[in-house]
Amino acid sequence: MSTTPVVRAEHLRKAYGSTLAVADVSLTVERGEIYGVLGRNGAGKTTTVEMIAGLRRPDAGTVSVLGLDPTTQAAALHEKVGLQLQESALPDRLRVLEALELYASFYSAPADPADLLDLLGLTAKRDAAFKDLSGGQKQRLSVALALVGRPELAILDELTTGLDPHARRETWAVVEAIRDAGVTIVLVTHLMEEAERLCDRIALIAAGRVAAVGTPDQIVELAQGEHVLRVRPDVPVADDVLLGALAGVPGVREAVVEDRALVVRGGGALVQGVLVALAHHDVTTHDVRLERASLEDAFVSLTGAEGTGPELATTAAEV
Ligand SMILES: Nc1ncnc2c1ncn2[C@@H]1O[C@H](COP(=O)(O)OP(=O)(O)OP(=O)(O)O)[C@@H](O)[C@H]1O
Repeated sequence: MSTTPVVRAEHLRKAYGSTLAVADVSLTVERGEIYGVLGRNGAGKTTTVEMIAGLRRPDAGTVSVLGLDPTTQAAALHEKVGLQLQESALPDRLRVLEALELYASFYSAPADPADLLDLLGLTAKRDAAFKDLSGGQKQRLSVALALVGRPELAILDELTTGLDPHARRETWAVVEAIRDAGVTIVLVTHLMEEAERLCDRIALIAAGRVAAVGTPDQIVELAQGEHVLRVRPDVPVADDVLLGALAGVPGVREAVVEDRALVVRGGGALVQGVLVALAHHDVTTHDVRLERASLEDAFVSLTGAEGTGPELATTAAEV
């Protein structure tokens, strides 16, 4: 990875009248990564990327994109940054290839439209009118249009909103193909599954601020900082014996007995420590499960619960 970041945003702030859309956002996007901007609706994601793209002027803070200032060097930036914004619409009758050729004419050294159609799986639709495309095909065309200027950075906003699961997966594969072609990607999403699947790193945005930055795994760790270990003894053991066995075991933060199983929360070498301690107390077990918090849990924990509370999806791993 290059040492010069593709995007460096520091303390961005933007208000619309009395609405503070972005209170304080700093982020750094490195070359070649898929960087997720994840948050609930209204968290300030779109406003943040619009400031990065030079579409909105920050009230405070600084942005540098590929070494350029988006507010004063917009034309130069336009040559290097591809934008796919929410709800992009084209004239109904414009055909797929025509749209690409039209957009290509705006650039001095555009990508070959035929190559882009191929990359995005739209070759068979090259003569189809925009209005006759499916939702997924429209989205893929909007991505193709964002790429036609051979950008170094592509900003993709809510790319898969409204798509069915199949079309969504196809679009994810396209995003990975674009990254593999050497384009750095900023991906705005409110879908945790999408962020987890695609992003190298994520900035979790809540109420106009960055709640956490890291790989999907790091964010989960940060929020949870722990695993949940569930051990069911082979024969019933008194609760106080089970809990007493854990005294002094490093990494244990909390332990309870639920339905005759010992449930331990903690970090570090939790599994080994607990199993060794139980063995010392003659407690044997063949039923051990280690559960990792999901990104969804992390999201709720870092941004605050909303509505009916989290669905505690956990991925269980046999150990
Ligand atoms: N042009 C605007 N004028 C006034 N308020 C706005 C404008 N654009 C956004 N807002 C408000 O600013 C806040 C942040 O909006 P923004 O679109 O940046 O969030 P977001 O995280 O991208 O959400 P969404 O996914 O719903 O677009 C919201 O409260 C929104 O209603």
